[in-house]
Amino acid sequence: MSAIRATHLTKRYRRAHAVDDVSFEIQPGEIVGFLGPNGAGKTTTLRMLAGLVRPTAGEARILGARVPGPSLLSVGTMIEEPSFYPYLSGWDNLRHTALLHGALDEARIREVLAFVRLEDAARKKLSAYSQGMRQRLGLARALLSRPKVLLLDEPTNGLDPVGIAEIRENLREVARGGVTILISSHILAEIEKLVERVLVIEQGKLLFDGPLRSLTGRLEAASVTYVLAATDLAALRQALRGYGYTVAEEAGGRLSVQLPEADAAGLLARLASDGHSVTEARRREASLEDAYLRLVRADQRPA
Ligand SMILES: Nc1ncnc2c1ncn2[C@@H]1O[C@H](COP(=O)(O)OP(=O)(O)OP(=O)(O)O)[C@@H](O)[C@H]1O
Repeated sequence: MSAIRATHLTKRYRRAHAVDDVSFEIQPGEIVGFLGPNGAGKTTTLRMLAGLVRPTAGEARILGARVPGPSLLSVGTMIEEPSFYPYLSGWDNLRHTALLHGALDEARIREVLAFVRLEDAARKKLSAYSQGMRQRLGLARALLSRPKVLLLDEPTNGLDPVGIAEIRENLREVARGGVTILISSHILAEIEKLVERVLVIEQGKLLFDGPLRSLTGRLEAASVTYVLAATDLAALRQALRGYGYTVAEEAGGRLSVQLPEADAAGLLARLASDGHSVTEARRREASLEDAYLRLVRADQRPA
């Protein structure tokens, strides 16, 4: 039985498709990244999985049961900015959530607050919390009822690198406990270090579902970046442009070009035969940012 299953999930607002025939399946214990630019349909998909929005067509299932339904009791969510009562403390906000769920367990509140390192701020009013503290409290709230499935919409939005690393560490730990996590982001570097599988959505359509490595690999195979330096940089720049490459300036007096992997040896040979003394030629790994943007763009091109 899959932990999360979307089957032909579709949401139309008036005539626009926010989510268009999206199907995927996530197994228990997986952490999956949900990538896409702003407006791609991530939030709407997560809302449908969490039973907050009714699909126009298709269905969502959590732990085998159709959404909405009792399996939602096993779901923790953090969808968009978590909202809290500003005049209550972190502790009282969580206490309120627990009371609403009819399961007040103060030991558990203490446990989740400690887990996101908010014990010391537990008695402070929310209005005094930083954005990072709010995000961490949002995660604590999502974990309160010991969910088996976590649906997280951009949980690191607006955090500094330290805050991002902290949330990432928290999520790794949650996943080690066997919780299934679907986490959306448009900030790719964050997902890159957390997940092994990604779903890429653009304009409501699922463009990619597979291992992160294959997403980056697929694009690397088509085109890689070479960073070059030469004793005469101006001449190198002119030559590369003359060969038809788009040249980008790099730090430290270097230039970079993108080209198919198979052409790299030929380029270096041509530069040498044209009398350029290349002092450095380095292949740069495609970052997830490059990979995913190129994938999206390639798929947008008319056939
Ligand atoms: N309630 C709504 N009414 C009308 N259109 C909506 C509604 N909610 C979302 N949309 C539209 O659906 C599309 C997908 O939005 P969605 O919020 O799911 O994208 P997203 O990938 O989560 O983007 P972001 O990262 O900006 O939140 C957008 O074009 C959006 O304007």
